[in-house]
Amino acid sequence: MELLLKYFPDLTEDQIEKFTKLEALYQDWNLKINVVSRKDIDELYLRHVLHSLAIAKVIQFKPNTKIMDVGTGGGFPGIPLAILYPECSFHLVDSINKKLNVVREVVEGLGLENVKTTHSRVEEIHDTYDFIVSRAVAAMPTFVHWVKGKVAKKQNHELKNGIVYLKGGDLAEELQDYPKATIYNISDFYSEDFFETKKVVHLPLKYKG
Ligand SMILES: C[S@@+](CC[C@H](N)C(=O)[O-])C[C@H]1O[C@@H](n2cnc3c(N)ncnc32)[C@H](O)[C@@H]1O
Repeated sequence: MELLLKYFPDLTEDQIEKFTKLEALYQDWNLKINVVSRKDIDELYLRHVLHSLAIAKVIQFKPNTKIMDVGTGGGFPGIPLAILYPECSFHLVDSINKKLNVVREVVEGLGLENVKTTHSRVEEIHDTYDFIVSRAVAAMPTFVHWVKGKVAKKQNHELKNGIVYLKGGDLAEELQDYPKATIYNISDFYSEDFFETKKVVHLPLKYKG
């Protein structure tokens, strides 16, 4: 929790309680259904929670923002963001139901009312969102193809509606066809070694484009 408060000092009591509860919930569910690797669960706050929240260092979602987390797996980045932004709605989608079962248990255990889960490939989702977040799911060209037409037209943020993706390493080649992409180094926000090569990529997407 200290780690989170170091970078998010304004958390409310309710948010602190939820973030604290997360560890026990994941530990418990991970024993039954292995969704997070052993090493990662020991460093849940660093590798999953803080990493997910790097998106919040790039964009502060306004109330009522509609966000989809594609390929959420065990709930990242969707769950930590849903705790941080209780007034926004989050749709967590994954093609593997087993993982979503853990997410559902965590959502219930925390009493998170702003999270909806759907077992589906994202290609089959037909709705629009202000932002589509993700981590470790597909290379950008595939991902863009999947989410085309799922971005809402009305802009409410300084950062244009579109994709906000957590990525690692050298992205020059992967992003060469996306001149509008902006890369943010997470190491500019967090000092831990784990984040040295990690980035947040923002790619604006046109409505129905
Ligand atoms: C490596 S895991 C990442 C999970 C999570 N985002 C994280 O960072 O911990 C990739 C996830 O994407 C999901 N996935 C892959 N292709 C998908 C698709 N087309 N639609 C929905 N989910 C997909 C997989 O089922 C898997 O849970």
